Amino acid sequence: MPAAQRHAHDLRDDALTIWRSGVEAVDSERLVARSIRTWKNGLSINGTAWSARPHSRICVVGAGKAGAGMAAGLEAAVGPEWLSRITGWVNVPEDCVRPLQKIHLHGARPAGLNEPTAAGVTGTARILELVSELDPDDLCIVLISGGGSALLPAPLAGITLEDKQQVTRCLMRGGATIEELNGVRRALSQVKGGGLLRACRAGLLVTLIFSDVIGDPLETIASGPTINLPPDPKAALATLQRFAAVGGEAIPSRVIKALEQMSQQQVKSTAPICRAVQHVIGNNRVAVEAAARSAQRLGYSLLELKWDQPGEAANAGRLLAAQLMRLQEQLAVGAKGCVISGGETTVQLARTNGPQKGGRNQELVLAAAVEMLAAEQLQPFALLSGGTDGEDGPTDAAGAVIDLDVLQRIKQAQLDPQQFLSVNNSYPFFEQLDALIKTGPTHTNVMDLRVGLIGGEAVP
Ligand SMILES: O=C(O)C(=O)CO
Repeated sequence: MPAAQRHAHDLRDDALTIWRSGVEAVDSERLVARSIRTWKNGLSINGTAWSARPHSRICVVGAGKAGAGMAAGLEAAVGPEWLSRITGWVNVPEDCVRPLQKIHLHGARPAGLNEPTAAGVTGTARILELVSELDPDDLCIVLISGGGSALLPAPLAGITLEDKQQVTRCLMRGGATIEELNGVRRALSQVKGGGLLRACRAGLLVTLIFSDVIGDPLETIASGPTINLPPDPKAALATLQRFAAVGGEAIPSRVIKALEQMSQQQVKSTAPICRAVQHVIGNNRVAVEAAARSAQRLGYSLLELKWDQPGEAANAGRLLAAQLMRLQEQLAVGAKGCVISGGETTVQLARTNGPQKGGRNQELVLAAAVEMLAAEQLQPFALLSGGTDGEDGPTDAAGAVIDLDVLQRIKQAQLDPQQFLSVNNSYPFFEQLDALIKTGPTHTNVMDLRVGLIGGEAVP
């Protein structure tokens, strides 16, 4: 392999190493285990202490893509004496289910389908039952992570699961923000917006959270099942009507009726019975900073470091490509630089006839590929974007990566990335180039992590 090509390959490997370091820094099993301390008559969870009585029980419930790792970390940290007091049930994607000692992992939806299902409804009913059977001497630990909204469905009376699926699809297809989506979900749920907390009869409820929302707003992460917040049916209705008008989709009449009825009633806020404490133990910043340290260890100087970045996926891809090209101009000959950022972008889907497949990370890299192909002269580079949960959109890939080698293959195959971009068809594009990143479930979820590297020798 010629030296320049070998070097380009090194950058791609480095980009993957750096991305993985970021994901490992938010490993759910390790971070939960680290937050638990036990002693003879009590334990503390991220500093919140609880004293047990001889008959006290510990109930562990939750939902989210990081649920399996969080539950396993908790079991490992408490040890056999405390395990005997534990019962637990956590709703997770089907491909995360595995046997644990005391906590049941319940497959609440198929992998890659970010929608509420009947299995999710059954699991949520079980969770509500478990927490309602506790008493003031008991402790409830709630494990929450992104993806929890779809994994924890409990439709309001009068609304069906199909209604909720339709509403979710309408908002997602329209490119609703997570705040908009979860505002609607809270209004239509018995468990979200504090429903789980209000159902709980324990003396203390501690929530451990992996945040996959910009700024870590607790009421939005998994729609805040332990954050006591009265629903806002008027705002929910307005959001739904706006997106239904854009997408031309109908809102189920039962949903409209339920929201109108709620708007007319005085929504009383019900005070929870148990004391509630929340701890965010993993977020995007932790992953981005760990990735940056990894890049620096590999000899890259840092141009920019940002976390919690929102925006439109293709725009973010163009920006990252432009940053890399600017960096190439600034670097001394032979030096290597990097741009690391994180956050979550959105994709406004084009109206197309055929089935299209992709995710926001793949879309971002595809838009960057268009820019990099148009560049006059490029040093070796690698540009990677991946979801820390290992699931980019409804696909089995976490994201995609490009480098000089991939650009070369695009040219050889005479592919037009702009054409794939215009119909949001990033997955087939990268699949044929062998440029997808596939990790399977990572058992964590702190949004996305992007790594741009450039430098070394100029390519003739
Ligand atoms: O609500 C969800 O499930 C999300 O992924 C955001 O936390």
